[in-house]
Amino acid sequence: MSREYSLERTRNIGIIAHIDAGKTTTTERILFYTKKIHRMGEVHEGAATMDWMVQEQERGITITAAATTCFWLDHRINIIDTPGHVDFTAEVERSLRVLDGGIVIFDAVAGVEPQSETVWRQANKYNVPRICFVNKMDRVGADFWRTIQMIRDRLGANPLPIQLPIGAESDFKGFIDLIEQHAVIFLDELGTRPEPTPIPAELEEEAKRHRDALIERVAETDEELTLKYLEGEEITKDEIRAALRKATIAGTLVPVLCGSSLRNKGVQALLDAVVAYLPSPLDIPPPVGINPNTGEQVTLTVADDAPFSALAFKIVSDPFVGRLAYLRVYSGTLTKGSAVENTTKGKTERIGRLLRMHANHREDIDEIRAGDICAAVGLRNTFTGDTLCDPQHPVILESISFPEPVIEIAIEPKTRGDQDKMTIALSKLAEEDPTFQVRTDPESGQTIIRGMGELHLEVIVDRLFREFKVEANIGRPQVAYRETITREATAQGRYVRQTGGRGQYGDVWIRVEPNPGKGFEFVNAIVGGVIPKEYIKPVEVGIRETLENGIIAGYPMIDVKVTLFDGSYHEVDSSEMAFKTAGSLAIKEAARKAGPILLEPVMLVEVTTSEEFYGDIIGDLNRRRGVILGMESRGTVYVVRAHVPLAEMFGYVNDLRSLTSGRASYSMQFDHYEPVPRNIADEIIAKAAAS
Ligand SMILES: Nc1nc2c(ncn2[C@@H]2O[C@H](COP(=O)(O)OP(=O)(O)OP(=O)(O)O)[C@@H](O)[C@H]2O)c(=O)[nH]1
Repeated sequence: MSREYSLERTRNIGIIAHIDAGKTTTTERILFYTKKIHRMGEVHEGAATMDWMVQEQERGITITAAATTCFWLDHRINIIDTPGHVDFTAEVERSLRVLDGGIVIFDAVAGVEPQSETVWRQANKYNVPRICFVNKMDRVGADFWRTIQMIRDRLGANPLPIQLPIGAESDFKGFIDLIEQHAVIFLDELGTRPEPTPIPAELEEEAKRHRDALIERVAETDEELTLKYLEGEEITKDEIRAALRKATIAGTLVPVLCGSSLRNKGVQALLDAVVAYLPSPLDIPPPVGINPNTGEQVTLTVADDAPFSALAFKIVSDPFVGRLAYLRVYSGTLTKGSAVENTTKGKTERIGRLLRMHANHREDIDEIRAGDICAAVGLRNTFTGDTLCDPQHPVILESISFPEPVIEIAIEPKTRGDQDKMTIALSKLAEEDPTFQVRTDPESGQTIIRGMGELHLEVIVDRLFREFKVEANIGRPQVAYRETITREATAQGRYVRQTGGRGQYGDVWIRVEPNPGKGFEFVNAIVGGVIPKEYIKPVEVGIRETLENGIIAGYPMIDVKVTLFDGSYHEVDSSEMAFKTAGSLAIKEAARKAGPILLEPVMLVEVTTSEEFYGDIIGDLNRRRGVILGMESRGTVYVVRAHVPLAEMFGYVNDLRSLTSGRASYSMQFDHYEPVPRNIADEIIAKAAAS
């Protein structure tokens, strides 16, 4: 079977944006114009096709990434939906990892918002080529040029407008295509694509100025064009497009378009730009993996007849088909019914069905080829970030990294039956979402769930109630603190029980040191066999488990380097168990001596307000132990940016509302960890000791 769309004609893209910038609306319009759906679902009516989960419809936000296929100008475009809310960073990370290119949507009034900055930085990390869409040009206060300036200043990018808006706010009519040199004016609200018209006379001069600038900046990126430009030769449209495509893929230029998705303006041109400027799977550097048997680097060949390899980027338990694993195929061809190797887990998996996902239906397919995206049914041991490949050509691709959760709540099932249901449900949910963690408090036996923010946990609890029918009492959200140490210390851990029969004997000496930003590290420095080899691992396990449960207040202790340097054993009485316990005793003692402290998550908070509330908001943030980073005016509103400990931000929605009579809004995201001030830390530790 030959392929329906060549690799050159394939695009794997994501639409990334700050919450409410219009991602869902734009996706809806794209699906409409590409003829996949026939009725436009408006977000505010809760009918949007991509937002299929009940919670998403109720909250009007997009939570789960759904991969959707559509067609434009004889190209296959796979769209991976990514959420705009930072509480769902895992979704963004996993999507960026498998995308080839992205559309970044901005609200023309708000411009670059903090979450756009986060996502932009994430996209930089994965070298994702981007085009920008300045949406909501019809809104009061819309400003195309201010948004472009913010893209330059805030994101450090090199934005290049390829369109010029005609009018703004309620007068927004369309745009001038600076490359084609024509105007596109949208006459009616829901029409088909309007025919281009000549550039209006009053805009001719401005259009010429911007076109000249565009040609100069595009020419600069290409040696041949630079020469032509300097010699005053004409540069053709095709040459501009080809050079701009190269520069976009290299990330040196970012084409910027404008429009209003809600008013059906500019979305077709955006699709044209996806095809013209965003890369095909062949345009990006071929993925590199490691052969798990030899440790050698393997560079994949992006072709149908190469050995098969794919990355699982999302696991969903679907009520109808069961466990779905979304796959990005990098090389080779995968057929339904075949056996593949999960090299990350070292297990063989059989592919049941292969599904191509559309916004509102799924299509069974027989095979999936290099560069494409699909969902597979029947994989039992595959999780987000795992590599699947041809068993004859083993390879492990780089996995996906996820941030640590910052917030937690206790959850108590009402009955024994609920307890059983809850255990199953939570493990399923944790399987779908790598930033969601479940643990049992070793002292109280309580179940604690951890996530990225209040909204994240709310959505999970909601699913627990509705989908899994668990009845439970939910505690108040609490900060997920961390513990760490501040200096070096050594300690002995001795576990000896020798009364009658076979005893227990484990004895270790360890040194601990702060290991900032590098997590847990274990070094075995035992020489001369003072501890036999088989007991080393149990020591490490004992230490690791004890750190997980915390030393001073029950929070995980992070960034500790442990060196095992001495100890002793007993010919008869030593056991793995005894050494594990000795390790645990040693780390408790060593960590206590090493100046242990509590760390708290500090958030980046951005409050948008009008001038009159400015002073009150700053005063209030100061009282919350906030550090004001800056203030600026954006159009008619003022924006205050501050670092504030998460512990001081609970209930901020309501406090801000009463402070400003509902005339301010804010966004918040995790920024970094900082030591908790002494007096507050003492309280937390005392409370933990009492519980
Ligand atoms: N005026 C105006 N409003 C728009 C436009 N596009 C979207 N909106 C509105 O903006 C709001 C947010 O749009 P969404 O499409 O849900 O935004 P989103 O980025 O998908 O938001 P999340 O799904 O929550 O991440 C909705 O009320 C839309 O109707 C536009 O071009 N102009």
